[in-house]
Amino acid sequence: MTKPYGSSLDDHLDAEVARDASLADTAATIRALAAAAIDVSETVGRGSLAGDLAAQGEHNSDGDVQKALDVIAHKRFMQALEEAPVAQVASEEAEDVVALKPDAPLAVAIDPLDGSSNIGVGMVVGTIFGIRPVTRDQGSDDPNASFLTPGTTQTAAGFVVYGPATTFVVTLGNGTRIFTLDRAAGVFRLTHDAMKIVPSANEYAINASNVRHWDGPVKSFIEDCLRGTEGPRDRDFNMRWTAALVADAQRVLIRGGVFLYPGDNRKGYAQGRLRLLYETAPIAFLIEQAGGAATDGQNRILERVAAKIHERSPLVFGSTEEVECVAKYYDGRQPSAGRSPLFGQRGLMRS
Ligand SMILES: O=P(O)(O)OC[C@H]1O[C@](O)(COP(=O)(O)O)[C@@H](O)[C@@H]1O
Ligand SMILES: [Mg+2]
Ligand SMILES: [Mg+2]
Repeated sequence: MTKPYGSSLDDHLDAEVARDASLADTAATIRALAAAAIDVSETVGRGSLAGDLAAQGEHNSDGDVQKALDVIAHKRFMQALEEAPVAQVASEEAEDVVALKPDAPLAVAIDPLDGSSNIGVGMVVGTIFGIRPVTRDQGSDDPNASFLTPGTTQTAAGFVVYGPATTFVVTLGNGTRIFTLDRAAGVFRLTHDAMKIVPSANEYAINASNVRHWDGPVKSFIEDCLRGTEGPRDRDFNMRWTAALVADAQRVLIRGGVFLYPGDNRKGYAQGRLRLLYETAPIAFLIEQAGGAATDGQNRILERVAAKIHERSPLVFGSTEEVECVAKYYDGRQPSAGRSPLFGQRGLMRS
């Protein structure tokens, strides 16, 4: 249900804390992140007037070249988290976990700037975060321990889209909501309440330039979508790929469909490109809270446990029936993909 010009993000966080007092620290952390997001939004909105935001610097934890805006966003969000009840941060832009307040209760995983390849061409970018309790195992001195837990331990997750509008999408485990920045007031206002992803939709998102690197199930699933009414899916599909996970996730939340970033045969891509802690687990929490599903192709993302903080994971999410359909291609229950002789012999992508 859409409620234009609704209550503010602050009002919503107050209501969540009234519902469950144990969320007070989580809510305080979200307030700090939202304030930083407004600042980053202003920088993004100035585009080239803010300088060369795509200027290349060092390599980050994953081997990607950091751009100026990656570093600006990382610094601004770290500054915000220093003021919040946060003990540890795992950021895409920091090799190791950053220790903040030693006795604070929360650990935050963050992708300060998602969609980095869009910086410099004026396209949409964002921020993704997941909040968990700190793990203080007696006898364990592993600084990563708080992050090496299933995504089900997240107390909240969210993302920001810096697009034509700046939106703050958040869940504290009680539904997923979109707040849109009222720039004049400097306030995020509720625009999409308690979202419900439609169970089925005729739209998919995948970087199709990787087709030759995909494994059989992904190739077959996409090929059958491409066959449209002439294939076993028996309906036509549309395709979208924004190169920013946040923008694709917002579209799926609003009008459904399915997003795939599978593992593939490229060197280093066996687990795809997206990182479990600060990309796939937060998105999975938001999608499930909106009635959708999120898997690595077959298994629920929220049950995956990272072995290291920058671990990657394949990601399939969106409308439940579409995500389930992808799983069928993995376990051999797909809708007769090879049924038609024409299909088998002249498959668009079969080798
Ligand atoms: O360039 P590719 O392979 O299409 O990957 C695009 C994906 O990579 C990402 O940009 C990864 O995020 P970062 O920009 O934070 O590294 C996603 O937002 C997006 O879905
Ligand atoms: Mg990212
Ligand atoms: Mg990033």
